[in-house]
Amino acid sequence: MALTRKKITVVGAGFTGATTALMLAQKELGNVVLLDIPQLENPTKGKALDLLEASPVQGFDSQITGTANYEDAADSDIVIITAGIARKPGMSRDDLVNTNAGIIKSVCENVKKYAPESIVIILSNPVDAMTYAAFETLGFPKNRVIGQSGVLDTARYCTFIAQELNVSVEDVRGFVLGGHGDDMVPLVRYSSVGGIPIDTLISAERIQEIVQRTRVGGGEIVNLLGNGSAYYAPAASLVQMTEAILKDKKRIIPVIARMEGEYGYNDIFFGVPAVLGGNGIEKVFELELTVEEKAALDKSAESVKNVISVVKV
Ligand SMILES: NC(=O)C1=CN([C@@H]2O[C@H](COP(=O)(O)OP(=O)(O)OC[C@H]3O[C@@H](n4cnc5c(N)ncnc54)[C@H](O)[C@@H]3O)[C@@H](O)[C@H]2O)C=CC1
Ligand SMILES: O=C([O-])CC(=O)C(=O)O
Repeated sequence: MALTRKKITVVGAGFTGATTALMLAQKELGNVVLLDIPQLENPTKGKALDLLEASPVQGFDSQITGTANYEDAADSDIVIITAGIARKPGMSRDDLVNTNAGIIKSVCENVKKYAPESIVIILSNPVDAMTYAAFETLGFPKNRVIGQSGVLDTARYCTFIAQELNVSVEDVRGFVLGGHGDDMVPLVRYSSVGGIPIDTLISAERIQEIVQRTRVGGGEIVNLLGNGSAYYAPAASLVQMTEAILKDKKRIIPVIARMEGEYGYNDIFFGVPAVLGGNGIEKVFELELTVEEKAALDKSAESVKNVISVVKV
């Protein structure tokens, strides 16, 4: 029996796309196709070749190719979409909606044509609305259209908790629900270090500061970088999701999923904890929430609904 490597296409060869390609290859999750617009065909080929030339040094055998032609993405197992513009200081993610919705729709027309069986992961912002737009264009079942926000937001939250307590990040557990905006909902009650609830170790006031820093974590990086947004932690997040799917790990991680009644929401894409495995989103967990937590989640859902209404028009 001939075994073949998985094929992963990354659309958008900018900061997040190129970094994701490198991390995917370093983990040998499959062969990577890096795809950008025709005007950037040569730079995209150049980036892919440069990445590939790291392989003898780092000892990975994944292939990485650059292209502007969707035929090279044919029959991909996973398509990761990072295409679009990023925000600059002073902008919100929602300011990107009109430009990026057009880009997502045109990318997804091609994905639908060339990789109809793929599982699609969307990164482009505003990501809840872009995942909605992708779902509408692709016409794929909802388990195969997934947005990335919760892995990254949770990673920021866990980083800050580990720093606060001066403990290993490996022992921090927690997650962030809701939309990928400044009213996302880090769930303190479900957060622990080494199994110990964080509210027994950190004062309520400091926890609120950590929650607030998490909510504006993307903006903190945007302000520091000055001309673009985060890409290392976003790429690592995409790779964790891809690995969970390709290895059928059935990991429980927060992802942006289509809501069909879960938490009382319908016809929106929203960050919730889910089982991620070989079939994409295999199950969504509905957690019991306090009145305050549900009110915070409702506020976030309202913001997401407003941005999605722009995409629907
Ligand atoms: N959901 C999340 O957690 C995160 C989302 N993002 C978002 O990801 C997107 C990409 O960010 P970066 O990589 O930093 O931006 P970037 O500007 O470095 O790269 C974007 C790339 O997309 C390409 N592109 C534009 N239109 C395209 C099309 N029609 N087909 C193929 N490629 C196309 C551009 O040529 C460019 O190379 C932004 O919208 C950003 O806001 C970034 C980080 C985290
Ligand atoms: O903040 C941005 O614009 C990019 C992003 O979504 C993040 O880093 O969380």
